[in-house]
Amino acid sequence: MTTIVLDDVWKEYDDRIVLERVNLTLDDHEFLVIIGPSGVGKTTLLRMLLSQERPTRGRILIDGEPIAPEPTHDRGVVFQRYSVFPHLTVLGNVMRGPQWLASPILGRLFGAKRRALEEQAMTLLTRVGLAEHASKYPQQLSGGMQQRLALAQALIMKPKVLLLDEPFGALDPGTRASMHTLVRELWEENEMTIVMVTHDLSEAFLLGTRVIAVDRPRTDPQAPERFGATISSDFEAKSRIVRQSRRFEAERQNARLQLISAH
Ligand SMILES: Nc1ncnc2c1ncn2[C@@H]1O[C@H](COP(=O)(O)OP(=O)(O)OP(=O)(O)O)[C@@H](O)[C@H]1O
Repeated sequence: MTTIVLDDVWKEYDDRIVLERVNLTLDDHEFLVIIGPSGVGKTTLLRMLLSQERPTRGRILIDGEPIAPEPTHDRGVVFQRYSVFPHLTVLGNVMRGPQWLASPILGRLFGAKRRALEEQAMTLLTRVGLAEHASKYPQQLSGGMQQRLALAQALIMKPKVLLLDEPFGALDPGTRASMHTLVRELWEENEMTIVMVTHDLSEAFLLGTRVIAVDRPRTDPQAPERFGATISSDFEAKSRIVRQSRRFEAERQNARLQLISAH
């Protein structure tokens, strides 16, 4: 069970308000997609959920507790690029996180523990279709394969929350489509909440159980930094049965059309 609450969250850099009055309650096992214009604060929101940034006002609660002040292993992240370590093999990349967690000084496990971890990592690599590439280095992989590796690297830590920042943005359409299927399946198989940022509206509505748009409701041409962005549209989460029903599909289509015309 993982619930996330953003309670009147603001983010300011000096005099500049980037985000203001962000209120959001996320149920367990949600797939939230954040959309919005460039520079509006989507990544900043994601970085606050990762504790790479702190709200300047308001609070973020995970399972009712204030979010940890530093990044923790139960919150994984995949960026558009460069999430993997170039000097480690595919298998080494997947084993790295658990090894550092179990052995913070050496960053290495030995004997039976290492073998057990290797087995676990290979199972995950098989799941993302990279088992036969386990001994290669990331630069020997295509962009899509590197993103599958980044997913495996995040998933081995069994995150409660997986944050995805435009993870498919650099991929060609065919690879993107196969990544959509994979990430949706991985989300269904694992007990985790996903929060994803994308610029692609069709991707947002295809993958998300809930889609929010972030935008600036007020602007002051004399002082563009005076007002921040907030949640401007919110398509509520639906239970899986309702989600699969025809009625919901029709509503979703309508909502999508409204959103497209609003942007
Ligand atoms: N550390 C920082 N110091 C000052 N300003 C920052 C900092 N980090 C982000 N910003 C500003 O906050 C605003 C929001 O940035 P952010 O990257 O969150 O936007 P975004 O919606 O993810 O944009 P994009 O879609 O282009 O990736 C930007 O104007 C950016 O310049």
